[in-house]
Amino acid sequence: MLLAIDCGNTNTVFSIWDGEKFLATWRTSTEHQRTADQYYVWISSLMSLQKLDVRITDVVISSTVPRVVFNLRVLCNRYFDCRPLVVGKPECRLPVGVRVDVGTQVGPDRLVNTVAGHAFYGGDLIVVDFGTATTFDVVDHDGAYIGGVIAPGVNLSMEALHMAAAALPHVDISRPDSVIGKNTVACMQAGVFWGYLGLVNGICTKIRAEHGRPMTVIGTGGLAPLFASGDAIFDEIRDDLTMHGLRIIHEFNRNDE
Ligand SMILES: Nc1ncnc2c1ncn2[C@@H]1O[C@H](COP(=O)(O)OP(=O)(O)OP(=O)(O)O)[C@@H](O)[C@H]1O
Ligand SMILES: CC(C)(CO)[C@@H](O)C(=O)NCCC(=O)O
Ligand SMILES: [K+]
Repeated sequence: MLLAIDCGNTNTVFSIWDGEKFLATWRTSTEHQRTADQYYVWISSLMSLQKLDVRITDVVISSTVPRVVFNLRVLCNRYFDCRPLVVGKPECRLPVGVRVDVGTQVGPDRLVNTVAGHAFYGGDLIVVDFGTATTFDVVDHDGAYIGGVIAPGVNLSMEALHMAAAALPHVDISRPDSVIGKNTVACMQAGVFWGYLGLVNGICTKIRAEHGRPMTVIGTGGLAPLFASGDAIFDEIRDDLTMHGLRIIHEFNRNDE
């Protein structure tokens, strides 16, 4: 059984793949101090709560936080008796090309999204991932990652307003009906929601023009559905894109051995 781990700057998601489907998915905050033993207590109790009596034999990891990989490796060695495949490490091969400036360390989450995007939707894609940052990954006709855009994440932008301005409260993002806010919270929500929708649409339009071929836009990450309700900016929404990318990369490396 394969355990796929996606470590973002805010949250870490664990998912178990049985060869055909994901049996369970669990989320925890990303903390580099967490030890292998702590991870194991957490995951093994969730497995028994869901009566998942399976043996993990393989692990694949994508981490945008390099420091957490150490303890995850210990988790794999100590409790699952395996060496994890870590995306971005030289020993982990990718089924797609990467055409960027020499020396660029592309975020592994973006490579994983590219692989899954290509597997599900072919080529000439824009994958928009709403995580800590909002990333746009441009996938060429042959599936290669050829660059993209990194913008501040939605929750980060909201939090920055609150942190920097004494009179602005902590507000959760939501879709306001009007753009003219009649109170502080409504004004902030309008700024972030409609501002962000403009950002996503504007960037996709510019990418399309620069790429010069028709492109499919795929939305993923926790907030993708919220923005999809604004205007039809996405052709597809897939919240499990990263997890599928991880298991596809794992399959590719296993077949390649
Ligand atoms: N309406 C909403 N308002 C605020 N947050 C939301 C809403 N809907 C979903 N989310 C958030 O989206 C997040 C899930 O997004 P995702 O896993 O893509 O990114 P993340 O965990 O925030 O970032 P990263 O992957 O970079 O760690 C959850 O933390 C959830 O709190
Ligand atoms: C942009 C983030 C933070 C998004 O998770 C991650 O992909 C990352 O740390 N990337 C490294 C820089 C790059 O992708 O070019
Ligand atoms: K993510």
